[in-house]
Amino acid sequence: MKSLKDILYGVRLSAVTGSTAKMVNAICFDSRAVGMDDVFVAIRGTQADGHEFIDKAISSGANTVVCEELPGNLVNEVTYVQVENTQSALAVMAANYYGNPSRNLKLVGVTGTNGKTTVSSLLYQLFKKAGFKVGLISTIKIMVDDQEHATRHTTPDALVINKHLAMMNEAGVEFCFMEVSSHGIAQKRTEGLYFAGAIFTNLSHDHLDYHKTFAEYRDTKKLLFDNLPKTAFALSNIDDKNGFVMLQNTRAKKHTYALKTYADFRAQILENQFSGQLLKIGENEFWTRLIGHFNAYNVLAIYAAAELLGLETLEILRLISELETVDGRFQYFISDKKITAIVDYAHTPDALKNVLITINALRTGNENVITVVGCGGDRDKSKRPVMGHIATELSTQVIFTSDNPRSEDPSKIIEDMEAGVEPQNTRKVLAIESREQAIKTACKMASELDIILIAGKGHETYQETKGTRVDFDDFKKVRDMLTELQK
Ligand SMILES: CC(=O)N[C@H]1[C@@H](OP(=O)(O)OP(=O)(O)OC[C@H]2O[C@@H](n3ccc(=O)[nH]c3=O)[C@H](O)[C@@H]2O)O[C@H](CO)[C@@H](O)[C@@H]1O[C@H](C)C(=O)N[C@@H](C)C(=O)N[C@H](CCC(=O)O)C(=O)O
Ligand SMILES: Nc1ncnc2c1ncn2[C@@H]1O[C@H](COP(=O)(O)OP(=O)(O)OP(=O)(O)O)[C@@H](O)[C@H]1O
Ligand SMILES: N[C@H](CCC[C@H](N)C(=O)O)C(=O)O
Ligand SMILES: [Mg+2]
Repeated sequence: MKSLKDILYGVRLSAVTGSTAKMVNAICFDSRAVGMDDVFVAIRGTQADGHEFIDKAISSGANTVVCEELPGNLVNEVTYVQVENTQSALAVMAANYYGNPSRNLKLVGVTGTNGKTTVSSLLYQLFKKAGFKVGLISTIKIMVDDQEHATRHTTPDALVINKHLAMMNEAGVEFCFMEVSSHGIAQKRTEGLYFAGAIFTNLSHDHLDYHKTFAEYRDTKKLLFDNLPKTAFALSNIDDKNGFVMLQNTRAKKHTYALKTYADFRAQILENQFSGQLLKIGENEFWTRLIGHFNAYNVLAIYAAAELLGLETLEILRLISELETVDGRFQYFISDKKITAIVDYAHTPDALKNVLITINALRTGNENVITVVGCGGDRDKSKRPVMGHIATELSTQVIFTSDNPRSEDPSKIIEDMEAGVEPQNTRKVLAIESREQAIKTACKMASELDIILIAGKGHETYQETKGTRVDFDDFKKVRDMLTELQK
């Protein structure tokens, strides 16, 4: 049990009815999970309004309610805490509940449309190799040093974040790298956290269903920088046209990185091939296994962050050359018949374009590029025709298929993608709803030296349709099928 008064420390209160001198068990924002003596936080969401479940939460045992609007009937013995924004209150309360664990380690947030998982996972790997105990909060997994925990979000809710940060404190973790998604910022999941630094990768088209306009999406990302403490560093990619925007209103110490323009941290690509690329930072040349122009940005970002966190230049470069690629990010397999299959998490127009440009640049002759791609259901519909357009412009053959259809009809999603295909490219397109069949067809179509790109689901090991998740792993599927076809 914890003291309610302590949990409310630093929460901006509008009014309190009842006593705060009481003990509470847990904090909960879902009435269906409330237990005896819990605090129920009522949140207005996208589907429901938590205020409607206050009675249910009380009947399940809540002794405290945190809300934006007081209910008509107040129950004796229950404490009602009124605040302006319950999501902000939840973030501060969650941090207090777990003893403000972000203050006991160096927490670095990574934001941007693409590259968050890559940059945070590589920083985790690099600091592990440097001998530290390290934490990671990412789309793929949460790591409490060597201990792996599953996650369903890129940036989990404030309770999950702080719970894991507290476990990291317990394990003696010194650095934690976490992805900060725009949904996470908009829903204040990260508000109670104390950041030692933040990194901006880039900004391009995504989530315009949720944020409505690009400006709103950009300004949401910017909030991570606006709220940094003075002691933190703010590291931004200024080759991106919004790179300086992120730094505009931050109190943190500003640093920039770029490949194309003058910046505090600069890199040059000297060579790029399938096995890796040769980069130059300052006077030092080094190899990295991560290929493609976009990965040069990711590598430069981790180099700069590692310097800002106090590691030695030569040690950083040595460790970068040892880094493994991240699961589902340009993960490839070459079959005995010399067909290359690449699985990549490109699920935005910019990512898909970057990956296909990288693949085309690595072609040495007339190899075909066969792309298998879909778009997620219940997500930004406006990116579908754009991705359809990019896939067909930059590939020899394209198979449109299902990603995670969620509640939508997969054939409608494919139609949305087809709407972006130029007339001269329609002959390149096949539509196969079943992802398994789509991958199988690509494998059958490929001949020696051809390249198959399977985009959109990367590391995901499931496919979500109408609320159910069925096991599905792009990399395993394509590897097994290519191996089978060779027999
Ligand atoms: C659109 C969105 O982000 N939704 C998130 C949001 O849910 P919501 O606003 O829809 O909640 P709601 O269903 O309207 O309910 C409102 C409140 O009433 C409560 N409630 C509801 C029903 C009930 O009986 N009792 C009750 O108390 C709910 O617990 C909630 O507190 O808050 C929930 C709790 O934190 C999240 O789990 C949920 O994520 C959904 C599942 C989701 O898919 N989110 C994705 C889009 C997301 O967040 N993605 C980003 C990454 C994106 C990227 O960068 O590419 C991420 O960080 O993962
Ligand atoms: N710096 C970058 N710039 C542009 N594209 C990138 C960059 N890094 C990675 N990508 C592309 O974007 C895809 C997703 O990368 P990653 O998973 O690192 O992004 P993310 O920001 O974590 O995505 P999410 O929002 O889903 O968490 C990669 O598979 C690759 O195709
Ligand atoms: N973080 C992203 C991941 C998209 C991955 C793609 N496979 C999909 O399911 O749409 C989102 O939730 O929008
Ligand atoms: Mg991610």
